[in-house]
Parts: sequence; C-alpha cells; structure tokens
Amino acid sequence: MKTWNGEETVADFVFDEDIYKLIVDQLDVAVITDQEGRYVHVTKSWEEYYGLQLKDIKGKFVREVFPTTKIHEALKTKESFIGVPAPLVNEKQEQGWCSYIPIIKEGQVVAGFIHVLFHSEKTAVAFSRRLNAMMDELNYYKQEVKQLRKSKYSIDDIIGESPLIGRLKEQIQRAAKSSSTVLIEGETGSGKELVAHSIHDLSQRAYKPLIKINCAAIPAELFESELFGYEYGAFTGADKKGKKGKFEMASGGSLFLDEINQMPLILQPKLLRALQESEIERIGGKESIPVDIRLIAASNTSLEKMVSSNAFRSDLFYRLNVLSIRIPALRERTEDIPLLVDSMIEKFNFQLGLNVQGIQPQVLQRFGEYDWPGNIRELQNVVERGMNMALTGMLEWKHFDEYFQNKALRRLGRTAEKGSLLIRQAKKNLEKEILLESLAKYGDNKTQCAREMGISRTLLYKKMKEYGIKQ
Ligand SMILES: Nc1ncnc2c1ncn2[C@@H]1O[C@H](COP(=O)(O)OP(=O)(O)OP(=O)(O)O)[C@@H](O)[C@H]1O
Repeated sequence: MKTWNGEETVADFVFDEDIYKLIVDQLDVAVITDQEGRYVHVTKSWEEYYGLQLKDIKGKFVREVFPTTKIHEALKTKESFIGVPAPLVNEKQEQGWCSYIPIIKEGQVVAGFIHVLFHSEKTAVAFSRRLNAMMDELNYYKQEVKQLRKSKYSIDDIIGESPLIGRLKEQIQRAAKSSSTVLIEGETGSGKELVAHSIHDLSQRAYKPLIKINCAAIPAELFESELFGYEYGAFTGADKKGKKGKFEMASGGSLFLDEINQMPLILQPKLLRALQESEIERIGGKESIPVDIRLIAASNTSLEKMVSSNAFRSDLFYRLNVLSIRIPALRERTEDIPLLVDSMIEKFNFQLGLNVQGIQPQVLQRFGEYDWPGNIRELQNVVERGMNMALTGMLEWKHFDEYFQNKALRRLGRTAEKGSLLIRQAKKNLEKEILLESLAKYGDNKTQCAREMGISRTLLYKKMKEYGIKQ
C-alpha cells in the first residue's frame, strides 16, 4: 500500500513467526517457552552455549533439561527473575547469568522467555567494569552537584564538646534519616540556621536545594505569592510569565521556614493544607501542583506557648512538631566557650588578616559568668570586637571591658523591653548583679563592699541571704 506521496506504509510488512524468531536469534543465548514452560524455540547461540539441539528438546519441559531452572516459578508467579546464575551442563562451561521472564497478555501468561545475559564470566566482568566506571562518573557528578548546591553549613561547623551539643548532633543525625517535618527551637543566635543546614546536608535530599524563607522579613501581603507562586495575570503588577513559589523551588529538597512564629495567622491554614496534601496551588492558578518537600521550621520563641495564647494555630503546630529539636542556649553550655573562642580567633585572624595568639584564661572565666542573651552570634561579635582592639598578641580583659561595663544596665533595659519581668524583678536582678560584682572585687572585706554600695553591713548580709549568696 502506498501513501499519497508514494511512501510504503507499515501495512505492506508481514510480521510472521519466522521474523520473530530471527529477531530473537539476535538476542544471543535465548529461549522461548510455551505458557507451561516447554521449549518452543532456542537461538543458535543457545545451542552452541549448551551443546544441545532444538530438535532434541522441542516440546520438553525446561525443568527436564535443567532441574534448577526458574522459568516455571516465573510463569506461575507472573514475576520475572533477573540476573540468576545460569544452569550449566558441564564444569568446563563458563558461568553465565540469566533472566526468566513471563510474557503476559491481557493478564494471562502466554509464553516464557529465558535470556542468558552474560554467557561467560569475561563478558560479565567487562560489563561490570563498564558499569562501575559509569557509577564512578555518576558519583563524581553527584559530588559536583552537592558542592555547587552546598549547604552553607554542615554538622562539622557545630562546635562544642558538651553533652548538650553531643545530644544535639545525635538529634540532627536522626532527623536527617527521616523526611518528617522538624521544628527547631532556640534563642536568637543559638544556631538554628546552622542546625537546619546540617540536617539538609546529611539527608538524602542533599543533592537538591535547601530554600530558606525568613517569615519575619516578608511583608504579610507578599507571603502567599512567595510561598506558592502565582500564574500569569494573577494580580496587577504580577510578572507576565508568572512565578514559582518557594515550595516549588524546593521540590525534591528542603524548605526552611525561619522565624515561623512570625507567620501571619491568616496564612497558617494554607501552609497546613500544602503540608498535609503535598500539593500547592499558585495564586490565580487552576490546578494543584504536587510538591515533594521536607519542611524544616525554626522559632526563637516557644510555639507551644504561642498556641496556648492563641497566637499560633494548634493544628499547624502539631503538624510542624513531628520531630523537635531544642538548641541549648550558650549559658547552658559555658564549657564550650573556650573551644568556640579558639575557632573564632582562627576564623577572624584569617578573615581580617590579624595575628591574635589566643585569649587569657581569666577572660574566658569571665565569659563563662556572662549570660549571653545573643548566644553564639553575640560571642562572635564580642570576640571580633576584642580582636580588632588587640590586633596581635593575647586577648585580655581590657579588650572587652567597655563592652561589658554597662552590661547590668543593658540587661535591665532588655528585661524591661521584653516585658517578661516586672520592673521590681528587674531591679532585684540589677541589685544582685552589683552585689556580686562588688563582692568579687573586695572578697572578704564586707565593710568595703557595704561602703561602696552605700548600705550598712547588716543590710549587706541581709541582701546576700535574700539572693542566696554564700558568705
Ligand atoms: N555550635 C556552633 N558552633 C559554631 N558556630 C555556631 C554554633 N552555633 C551557631 N554558630 C554561629 O553563630 C551564628 C548564628 O547562628 P544562626 O544564624 O544559625 O543562629 P539562629 O539561631 O538561626 O539566629 P536567629 O534566631 O537570629 O535567626 C552563625 O554565624 C553560626 O555559624
């Protein structure tokens, strides 16, 4: 049959049994059986490999010739067996590997197919070498992709040998093995972002992106489009081409919602829906887009407390809090300060071209007494500031004195700012602080202490008792 432009069509081609067999013969060592597992056809290579003739075995069950064959099992279970050692007829024959495949038409087994993939160890070894070379290449490119998409931080950047940091690292390793949502809670500057990056970096998703959104930094009206994107013409001012949201950008990888506590209440149900259904809808879009993301959320206040005061939705909180990690504040693990400071000195010497040799132990001791409300970030800033004053040699207290001079006043201000303590409590804190400083300065000389504080010795003892300070 010819088409209008004179070309032959497929209809002229007669696809008879002989052609099928000739094609199968190209497959090297191969067998076709009927649905019961009897020989119907074997290839020339099969005859050579086994030293048998089709005419002698045609119609026989394969298991009569090769009792260890798996073709009967494959036909019975409708499952293929791939890469099974091929049965041998004599010990001189080289080991091959074969596959047993049931041929299924409309749910019924109609034939069986046996294919010896490698009929000698040499071909298998050559193939395996090629495969290994390809795997090496693949691994190389995977490393390259990981390098290019590298998380800003990894678990090795978490410095500290305290038991609390040991526990934190264990929690990170555990979280990295799962794909469940993680909620990271910790004070400001305690390392929440560092932990989020470490989890992503150790997870199976490390080759895919980690996309971060700081919920505190996005204006409420842009939040939805940032998260879910929008379609062309969704609203005035929207980009002509439409835009992917962070959910779509993070697909296959992790989405890090920093400061989730700042997420507008009105948007919380939308986030919950996206997490529960693993799909999103762009603004102005008509279809749902499936997204495969691992959510990591961080908060610097207790979300549970926010839930009790109705400032955060409880259903979203429970959805986020599947795995929870609390980062200890620096004041809870002051034993890590020397190690942290050493690494900071090394980092800033390199970054700022300085030559600071170290820090005096007395300074580290005083660092251990401070409560570090800004945690590691504050420690980092203090060390950088001190190093800029010292430039070389050892860091001494004089390099930090100015920063800490007004700390009691600053703390009072901060406490009042937070509004978490009554002013009376704040005054007490300040009083205790001054008392401790004066006692540290004058030691046993209580008269001198009382004089400096402008109170009587009796009142000094009373105050020491009140604040639980040992005499
Ligand atoms: N254990 C640690 N070891 C070394 N560096 C740390 C550690 N924890 C935090 N840092 C460093 O402290 C700084 C602040 O950390 P990060 O930004 O992760 O804190 P955060 O809790 O996310 O802060 P915020 O609440 O302000 O968002 C970063 O430079 C980080 O590298």
